[in-house]
Amino acid sequence: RRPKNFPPGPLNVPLLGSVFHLSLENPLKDFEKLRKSYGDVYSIFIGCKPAVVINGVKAVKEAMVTKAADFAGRPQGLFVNELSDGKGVIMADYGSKWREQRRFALMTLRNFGLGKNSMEERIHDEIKHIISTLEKNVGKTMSPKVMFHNAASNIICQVLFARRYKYDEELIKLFVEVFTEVSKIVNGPWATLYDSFPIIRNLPLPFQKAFKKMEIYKNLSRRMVSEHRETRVPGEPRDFIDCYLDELEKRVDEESSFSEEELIMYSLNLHFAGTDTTSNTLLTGFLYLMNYPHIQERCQHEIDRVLDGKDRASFEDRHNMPYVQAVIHEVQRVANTVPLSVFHCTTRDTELMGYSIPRGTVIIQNLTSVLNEDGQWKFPHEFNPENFLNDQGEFVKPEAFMPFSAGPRICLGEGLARMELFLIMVTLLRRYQFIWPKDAGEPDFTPVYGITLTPKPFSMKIQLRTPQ
Ligand code: HEM
Repeated sequence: RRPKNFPPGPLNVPLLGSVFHLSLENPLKDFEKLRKSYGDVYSIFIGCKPAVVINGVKAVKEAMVTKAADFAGRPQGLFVNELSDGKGVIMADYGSKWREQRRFALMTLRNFGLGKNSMEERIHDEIKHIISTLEKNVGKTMSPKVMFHNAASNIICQVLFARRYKYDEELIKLFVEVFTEVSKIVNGPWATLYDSFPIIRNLPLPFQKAFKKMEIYKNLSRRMVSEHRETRVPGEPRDFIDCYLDELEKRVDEESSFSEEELIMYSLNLHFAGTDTTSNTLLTGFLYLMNYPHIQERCQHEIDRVLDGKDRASFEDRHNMPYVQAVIHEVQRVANTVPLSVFHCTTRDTELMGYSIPRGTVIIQNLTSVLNEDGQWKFPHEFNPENFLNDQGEFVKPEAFMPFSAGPRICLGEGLARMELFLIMVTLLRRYQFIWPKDAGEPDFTPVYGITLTPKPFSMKIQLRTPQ
């Protein structure tokens, strides 16, 4: 039963919840249909548990920003929580542990140069490896998927473990495999069934694969932490793991949320969150730029002009590249990389758009509904950088641009992700022309659903260009 004054929604079938109203494979279209029937704030049932789906910029802002503390919790007891053993930052409930861990990560990322030169240096180092892969394929066609996943994974590895892996090493293949497979299971049909019917949780069903994959990563991460313990010099951190171990030592006598098991899950959280997101956004970017060659060319002209005489791009250059900025933001808008964000939960009895929502209700933030909302964008349903340009050709960011969500739980890696997207796209577009292969047929822009959206596999033809 829906509580009194709860948001409306489709009929709830006892025990089964709303499974008949939502495609288990990809519910995004169904969410859109339900919005048309019930409005911006409606409810569904995950098994017996009511969940509220929030759509459109107005409702999302009211919840995530105006009533931030009420909506910043994370649901507990779902498939994703079990996967992370109740540890790490992503699924930590709103409270002192989450605050302490999040503050630590933001500070550490800052100390490692986020927004300053050293993070740029790390990204440029990785770009050299992307370039050497592309260089072998000049004049040919290649699938960019593995390359971008490897690059994004390596950039986070540099931050976490102060090391990168060669693109053909077994370990990097394993990392990427774990992340890409788990990201499809987490929001997939079996995870929904796991959340809806607790009785099936111990059965040998396909969701067990995700637990096995996570165990593989945890063991690797455990090994990495013990190697760091053996080789570290206290007070002289080389990377995130060392910083965390320093902090752990400082807090040894206190009751604190810092522990080695937390660290293992934390590194998994950052590695996972930073790999599949950035790489799928890059893939979407190149898929669109090949199919909109005039947009690719206009970016290249702006890049040539601004970088004239410079050996490489710096993140600061974005201020002189309004068109490139607009294109990258438009790529993020259409990529819609994390379509339903990460589920939130109410921390107290609260209200939204006139409805009453009790404490502990699962909140599904439909970012898709914001990123293509009619009335918020000049061209909500097409790929068009004009969405981010004003009449003077200056870059502007509409308030509905929320691929990283909003409020206190906003993506912790936003700064890093934006720097990666800019430096990688600018460097590659300056050096190469990316061409949709003649024999590739019509492009299919429909992504594959999961906690992240992934473009369907495609190839690109690489041609060297001379900057003009
Ligand atoms: C284009 C790339 C990225 C996109 C689109 C993206 C998007 C998101 C979204 C939508 C959320 C959920 C926010 C919420 O619950 O309201 C999130 C959370 C998070 N992201 Fe990202 N992300 C990206 C890259 C990264 C990177 C590179 C890192 C790693 C440094 C990262 C780390 C995290 C973490 C740790 C959280 C959980 C924050 C918390 O619960 O407090 N993300 N991200």
